[in-house]
Amino acid sequence: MAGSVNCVIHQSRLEINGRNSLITLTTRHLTWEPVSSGGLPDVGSSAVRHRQSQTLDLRDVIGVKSKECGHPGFSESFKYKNSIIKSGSSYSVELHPLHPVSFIVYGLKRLPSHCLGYDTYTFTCRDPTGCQSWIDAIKNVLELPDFKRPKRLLVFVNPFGGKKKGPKIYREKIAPLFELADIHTDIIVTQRAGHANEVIMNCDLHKLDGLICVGGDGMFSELMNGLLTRTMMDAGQHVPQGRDHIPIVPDLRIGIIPAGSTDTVVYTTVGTNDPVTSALHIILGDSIGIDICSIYHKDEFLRYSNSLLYGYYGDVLQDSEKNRWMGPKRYDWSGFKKVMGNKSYDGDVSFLLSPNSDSHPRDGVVCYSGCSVCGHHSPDMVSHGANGEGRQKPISASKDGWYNIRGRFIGINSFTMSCRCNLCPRGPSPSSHLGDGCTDLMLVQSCSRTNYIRHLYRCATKSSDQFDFNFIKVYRVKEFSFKPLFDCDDGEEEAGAFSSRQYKLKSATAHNSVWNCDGEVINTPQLFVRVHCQLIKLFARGIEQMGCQSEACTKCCVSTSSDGDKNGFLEY
Ligand SMILES: Nc1ncnc2c1ncn2[C@@H]1O[C@H](COP(=O)(O)OP(=O)(O)OP(=O)(O)O)[C@@H](O)[C@H]1O
Repeated sequence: MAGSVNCVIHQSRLEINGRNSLITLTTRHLTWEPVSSGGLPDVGSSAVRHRQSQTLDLRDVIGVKSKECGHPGFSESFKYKNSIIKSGSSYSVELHPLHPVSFIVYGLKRLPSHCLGYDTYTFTCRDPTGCQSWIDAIKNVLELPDFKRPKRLLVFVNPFGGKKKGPKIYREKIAPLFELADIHTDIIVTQRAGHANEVIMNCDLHKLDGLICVGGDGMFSELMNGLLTRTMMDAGQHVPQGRDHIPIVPDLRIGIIPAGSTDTVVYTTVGTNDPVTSALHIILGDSIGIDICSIYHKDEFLRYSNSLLYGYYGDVLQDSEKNRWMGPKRYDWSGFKKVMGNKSYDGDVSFLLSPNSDSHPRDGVVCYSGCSVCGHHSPDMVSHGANGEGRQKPISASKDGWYNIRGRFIGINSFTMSCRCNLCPRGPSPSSHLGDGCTDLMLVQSCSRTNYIRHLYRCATKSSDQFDFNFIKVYRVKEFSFKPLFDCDDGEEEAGAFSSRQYKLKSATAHNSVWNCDGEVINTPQLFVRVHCQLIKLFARGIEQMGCQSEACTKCCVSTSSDGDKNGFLEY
């Protein structure tokens, strides 16, 4: 919007709140100020008038519609209707226009805890033609390319995600908002895992402005993988790719309406898992680039992901899959069992540090909307092989800049974002950035059960630094690889002379964990991972920094409007 000229599009006298007002629509704002019945600005100093005038930034306008339903005097007919009202002993006849003369503008409203809602502003015109021309004028401005608002979306609804409320959430809360914003939607209720991916591979993406999933992190991962693969195919690139492939940033943005079990991506990019808030970010055309990792087993490309967890979290996921019937509670139950088991796994971790030596997982810099760290990066900046030792130098690097740690680990966790969720409000890596082209690699070395519980407790409670234990090391890296000590794929026998492959397989299964890749199990422990800067664009703007920095704030983080009803619905 910065470059566009703010010129007047439409101006007339209307009534708002029973007061005559002069309404002005420009390419950026909708403004109204009281005027006298003669059409002149209301008496009083210009300072008073200025105080009484109100301005809506059009970037915060969700939609506009005529006020028809439930308004006395309006009906579907095209002519004026007579209604007979008994007034005392005599009868009087009132004439009501049957075309609407009022229109409602829906403006964004900030609510506590990063939630969004809306206020409504009702304007009354003199005649239906004037009303329609105002509605058309506002809609036309909102369609200008500067606003980057989606007009056509393909929506995938997972009926089995989370508490299975996806279809209901979409039908009751989201569809009416998309309709209000004049967004055309094609809706697919997924029939099976992989269904969304099949559709993305075969449909005409050129007609669309975005893909939406109503579900959890698993659904987002399916859309993201499908979109990236399709984009490569459309560009004529061979799929699957070799280890050095550079994926192409898709034009389409992905939106997530949270209806899953953990909803980590939404929490981390929006700040809440409120479906209406996510829908409003989509409608307003918000956009943010997030880093994505490509994952390989040896030279074979496996998939794209944004979080990758081996050991404890891999075991929890694998165990929880047996108890899907428990819903989101399955993670608590499996988490408890695996903590009690306190297993750890042998292996080699190698990694290439971030080239930005000023940025570190423990530097306390949280990635908020407009983050300056992410602002220095863009999808075009490819910098493999750089070596930014700085403050996070772990041990001496080999000549090619790679570091290596061999040990026994409870967890090897890679977070390309802070991965906030209900259970872990700041996320397991609170200072991880959405778009800096790096992932935070957290190595949890073997420790007592009590110490590991202390670490998990700190993650969950925001009490103190969850990395401040001598068994935890955390690095900001661009690439890393892991090789278990027991690897049944290996030609060379590292763990002893096992001759039978079957015996090796059994032994590897007993000694190795699995990867939890965005909530999906990857059974091959040996992986190579590379981060791609801001590879996927989401309909989000990052978490907005509130004045008081408190998640629980209900004072400064609340909209200044005080007379809205409990739905955040305020009518003037
Ligand atoms: N109709 C379906 N039946 C079975 N599985 C499905 C269906 N539709 C989608 N899926 C799969 O379900 C998986 C999980 O879905 P989703 O992420 O929405 O919920 P969740 O696992 O409960 O939430 P989270 O990932 O946030 O923990 C996805 O990988 C998706 O491929």
